[in-house]
Amino acid sequence: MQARRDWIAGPAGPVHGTFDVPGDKSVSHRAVMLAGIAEGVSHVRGFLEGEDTRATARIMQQLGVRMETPAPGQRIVHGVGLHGLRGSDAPLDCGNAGTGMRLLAGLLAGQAFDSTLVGDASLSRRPMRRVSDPLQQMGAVVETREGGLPPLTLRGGHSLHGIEYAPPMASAQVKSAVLLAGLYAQGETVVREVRPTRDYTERMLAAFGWPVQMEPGYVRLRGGATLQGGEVVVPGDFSSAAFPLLAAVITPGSHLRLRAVGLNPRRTGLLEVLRRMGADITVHEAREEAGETLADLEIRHAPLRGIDVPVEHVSDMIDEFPALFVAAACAEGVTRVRGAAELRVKESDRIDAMARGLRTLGVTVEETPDGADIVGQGEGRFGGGEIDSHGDHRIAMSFAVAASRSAEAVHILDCAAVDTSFPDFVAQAGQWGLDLRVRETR
Ligand SMILES: O=C(O)C1=C[C@@H](OP(=O)(O)O)[C@@H](O)[C@H](O)C1
Ligand SMILES: C=C(OP(=O)(O)O)C(=O)O
Repeated sequence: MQARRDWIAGPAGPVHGTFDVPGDKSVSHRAVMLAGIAEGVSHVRGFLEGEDTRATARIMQQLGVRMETPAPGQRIVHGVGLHGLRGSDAPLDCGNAGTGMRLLAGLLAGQAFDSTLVGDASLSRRPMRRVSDPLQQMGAVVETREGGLPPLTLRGGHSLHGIEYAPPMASAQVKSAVLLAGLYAQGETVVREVRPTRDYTERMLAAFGWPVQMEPGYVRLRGGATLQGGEVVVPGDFSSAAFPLLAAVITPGSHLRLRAVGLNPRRTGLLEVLRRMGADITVHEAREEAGETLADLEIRHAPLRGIDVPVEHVSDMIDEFPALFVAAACAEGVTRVRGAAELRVKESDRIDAMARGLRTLGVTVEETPDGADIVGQGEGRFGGGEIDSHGDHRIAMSFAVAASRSAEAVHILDCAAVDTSFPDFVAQAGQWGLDLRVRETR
């Protein structure tokens, strides 16, 4: 049996110093996919060496794309062109990655060969009808397990046609799946969104030379053009930066600087919300690199107050709610989250996992179907106890940071999934000033 990795997180003092964060997961997935079907050679720098993005790189190799790793965080991708992928008899293993599976479904829907996408236990519970429905409307033949769950089989040799699609939920993964299928479709593919979501797919397509028309919440492209490989510079992942940022926000005496963090406006909802709560965060040296805004973030501890999180920020901070719940628990007054039902279908049910974990630490949390009310306890300390991360990287990292404000040790179970997005988390957390130890159990 494989060892299970738990963490023991202790109370900690202020966090200090200047740090880099890992490469952006969303951009890394897209970089190896698009470079793989581009013409010519692409150089990807800042690639996230996490399990999710490595799984995507491995799948592109399995489909016939040659890839070199001259150094960690770099990939040289020898593109095979739009129609150069080769089918694989073996299943394509996306691991824990919803992004990998849903985007690859779009990319593979219009190929001449069959593909089967599989995932781990967590991914195998996540809904795939949100991509199989629009892909079928485009003419693809997609099979799922009962209930619209993975594995996902895409039958080859069916020609696709463009559609105009309005996803029923705010989802960059659904938008991206439809757009990637649209590359292989006859005619025009249009995606209209109720709320704009991260726009990396459309921007990277344009950067690789594919004609794309975009406005916030609206993307239009036609099939049959070509992609030209080039340089991709991956920014630091704001969602990973959220954890040291949270540690500095909630721990008295902290003063931290995070370098070269990607500040795509569709990702930084947490910054707006924490500032409204009273957090002291300054953006320095904002600069454009390869079409993305990067900046250094300087964070000092300041007392927080509870707020009603504006619904329009929800999709711009969709992966940051576990961190926000911890900040809310450290605020004076109640924080209300609504309009965030998507959290229930991430790597775990993140509303339930955070509510249970915070209650273990002595915090009052009321769940609603699409959010929660978190009763903050101001500058007081949490209790200790045992918390199940449900194998969800963001739940594990949020409680590792929360423990810095506890009075006793917090045991966090099942933390190995942190390798999907932040493989060096334990070592880095020690450098920030957290007290975090690993315990392998059988
Ligand atoms: O497109 C992407 O890279 C992502 C989109 C979001 O998912 P949804 O599209 O399901 O909201 C996010 O939660 C995920 O971590 C990454
Ligand atoms: C939801 C996430 O990722 P994915 O959907 O790719 O599994 C995440 O990283 O928080």
